[in-house]
Amino acid sequence: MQELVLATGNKGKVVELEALLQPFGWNVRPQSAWHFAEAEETGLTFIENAILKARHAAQHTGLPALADDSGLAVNALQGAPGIYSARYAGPECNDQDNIEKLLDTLKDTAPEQRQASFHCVLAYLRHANDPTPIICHGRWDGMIATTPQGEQGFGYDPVFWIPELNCTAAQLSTAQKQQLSHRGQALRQFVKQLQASL
Ligand SMILES: O=P(O)(O)OP(=O)(O)OP(=O)(O)OC[C@H]1O[C@@H](n2cnc3c(O)ncnc32)[C@H](O)[C@@H]1O
Ligand SMILES: [Mg+2]
Repeated sequence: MQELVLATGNKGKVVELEALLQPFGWNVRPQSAWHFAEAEETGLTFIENAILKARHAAQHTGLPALADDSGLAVNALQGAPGIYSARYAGPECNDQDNIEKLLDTLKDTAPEQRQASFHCVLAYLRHANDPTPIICHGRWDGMIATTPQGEQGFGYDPVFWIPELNCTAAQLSTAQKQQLSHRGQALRQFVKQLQASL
């Protein structure tokens, strides 16, 4: 059976990635099953950070590792918070603090100027020194709402407005979000590439 460590400390990502990988019958284990410190995200791109996180987990577990580096890019903010999405409101901040900072930063931005996109880069390393990682990038376009709505998902989902559905990402079920999301898209590409490389 294909064994895989999920190189993330984010419980929301673990729920989504496990659901997406479930049909493939792999033995997927979150890195919290081990007790090593999280990787430092010192890269300047999603790709660099995803590779750093996957390599770190592969080194500590001896298993193939799949990492997800993701975030929100707001057009009116030249792509911020981008790779800093998790720490936008400071190093110890939570999702609520990040949302408040984002809404405050955009308080004078007109509704039609609030375009944004979620990005997810997945990096899969077969082992810590794998020179040919599989890298996949998914993108999901939407708008930033003026007030949070919905209880599902995590992170910026309550303010990520999907114009086609007239709701936020936090008003979708996990299954609905997977159909559309940056993470769902990246994971479907990953599964195809992994199967082609076996
Ligand atoms: O680094 P790991 O351990 O994986 O966990 P993290 O939460 O720090 O993850 P990132 O460094 O990749 O930062 C991504 C942030 O972007 C946001 N984000 C990513 N995907 C999202 C999604 O599907 N819905 C809402 N917010 C998301 C959310 O705030 C995340 O904390
Ligand atoms: Mg992180």
